[in-house]
Amino acid sequence: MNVLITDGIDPQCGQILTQNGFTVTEKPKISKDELKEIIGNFDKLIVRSATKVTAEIIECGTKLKLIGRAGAGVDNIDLEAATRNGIIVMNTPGGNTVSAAEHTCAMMLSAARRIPQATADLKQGNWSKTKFSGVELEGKTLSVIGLGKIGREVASRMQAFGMKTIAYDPMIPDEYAAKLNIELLPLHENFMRADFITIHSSLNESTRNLISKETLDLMKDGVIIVNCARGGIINEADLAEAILSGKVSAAALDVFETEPVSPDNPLLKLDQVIATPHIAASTSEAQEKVAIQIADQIVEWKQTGKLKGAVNASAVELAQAPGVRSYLTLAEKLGATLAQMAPDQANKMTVRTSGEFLHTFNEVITAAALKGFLDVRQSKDTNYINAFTMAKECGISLEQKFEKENPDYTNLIRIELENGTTKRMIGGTIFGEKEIRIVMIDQFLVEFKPEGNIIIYNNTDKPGVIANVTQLLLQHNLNVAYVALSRDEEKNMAMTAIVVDGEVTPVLLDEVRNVNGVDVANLVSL
Ligand SMILES: NC(=O)c1ccc[n+]([C@@H]2O[C@H](COP(=O)([O-])OP(=O)(O)OC[C@H]3O[C@@H](n4cnc5c(N)ncnc54)[C@H](O)[C@@H]3O)[C@@H](O)[C@H]2O)c1
Ligand SMILES: O=C(O)[C@H](O)COP(=O)(O)O
Repeated sequence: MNVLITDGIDPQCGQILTQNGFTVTEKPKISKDELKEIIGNFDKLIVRSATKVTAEIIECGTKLKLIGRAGAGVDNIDLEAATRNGIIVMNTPGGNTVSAAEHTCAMMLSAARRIPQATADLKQGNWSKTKFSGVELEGKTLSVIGLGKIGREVASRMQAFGMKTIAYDPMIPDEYAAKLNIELLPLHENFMRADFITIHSSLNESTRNLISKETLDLMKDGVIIVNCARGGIINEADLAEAILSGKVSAAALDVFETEPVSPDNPLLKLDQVIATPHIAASTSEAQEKVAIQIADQIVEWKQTGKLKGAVNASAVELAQAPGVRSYLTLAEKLGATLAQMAPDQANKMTVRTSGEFLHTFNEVITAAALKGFLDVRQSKDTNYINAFTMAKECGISLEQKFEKENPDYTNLIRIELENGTTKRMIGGTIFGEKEIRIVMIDQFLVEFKPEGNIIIYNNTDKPGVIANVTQLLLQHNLNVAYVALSRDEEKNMAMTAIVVDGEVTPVLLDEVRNVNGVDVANLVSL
């Protein structure tokens, strides 16, 4: 319930959180060192883009459960470190879209008509009517790189100026773009055909240095480039060179590789460059919206468990769907059972789900199976956010398989674990709404509730084994609560799961292992 808010976030964020029982500390201009020192006291951190939430800060945030971004870009947050530590990262999609789009349009118009330069010149007492001749937008081709929320808003506004809009976005289907009157083209064609280029993608490995000497060379002479997305997408040294050579006639930049940008940055020395200090989202409307949105999302998460705006927790979001809870408990129990039965040094887990209902939930079921498994096998806290990273760190590769239907069960989850030489499998289902049952172990069909202390053993199928095992239980004064028996089709091997009331000591387990005919015996405690 302890929230730290850094950066200049609208006060309504803190007010909403306080009204809902959170203890809020606001430190708008916190230094890296102070943040490192105090972050350990907070379980939630809310930032804009100024605070760099590095892996080092995250490691110091030992109580952190959530990092909220009042805005869109999360590139100032080390997502990998947050995910590894099981911390939810959430942003506020859409909250500042209109402001960022309007700023982009303003920058494009300003660059085309050289408005900032003309203003500065006029204020110096000049009246230079011929010096500030510009270009029209009408009839020109605008390329939108990244046709997400902001890209689309910019395109529709610039269409009103009579611009032809083309775009590149690997995630957007042609038909969708066509409905917006935008032609999707390969990246190089965008560069070759555009008179204006505006960047609206996120900063990721595919977009870092997207505008560089190589791509600038493809562009039309005199192209105008606008970047209100992220620094780092444009290689600044290459852009400066292209401006000096005349290839690029103007650039309008709101974002920079390093922020705050150094006054010595060569781009700021060029008359053809107009620039703003990362203010595309700085309107009262956008700042109110993102502040209220992030606070509401956190309150809703606390009050109802519903997660909105999370960027690294799709499994957590899926876990809230109606009807899935029992399957997650089942998957966790299957994972925990397997962890106590399967060989050490397991290096591969296969999660198979069957049945229409489970199809959508493959990912979260796998996360649950991993959580169950890892909670037994290692000491670090595992949750649905970090389960995949933890598995990777433990050297476990994952395979997820889905089959539409199973002849015997409407919905079935099976988990296999192997270490190269040995493979073990366990399967379970839900009867009715929430009756959890284990229904198969390796080649044996069984049926028992995964609860309490269970001795599970394989033996050669011959008389006397079960009698000898129950005799041992009697000697240890242990009551049998339930027995599930099964044998393979060839009648060679049998499998027994005995649920007992009370503790099973290592001595008893060893004695079971020594019973004539018993092959493998494990104690599973759930
Ligand atoms: N300057 C500011 O103040 C300000 C304000 C808001 C957002 N932003 C930035 O603007 C950008 C867009 O924000 P949004 O809210 O529209 O996000 P969004 O997620 O809605 O859109 C981003 C789009 O980029 C696309 N994309 C990803 N990789 C790509 C690639 N290699 N090439 C082309 N497109 C690619 C995605 O498919 C997506 O459609 C982000 O970088 C965000 O951080 C800046
Ligand atoms: O990604 C964003 O939302 C923008 O870059 C805005 O950043 P800011 O909140 O630091 O203005």
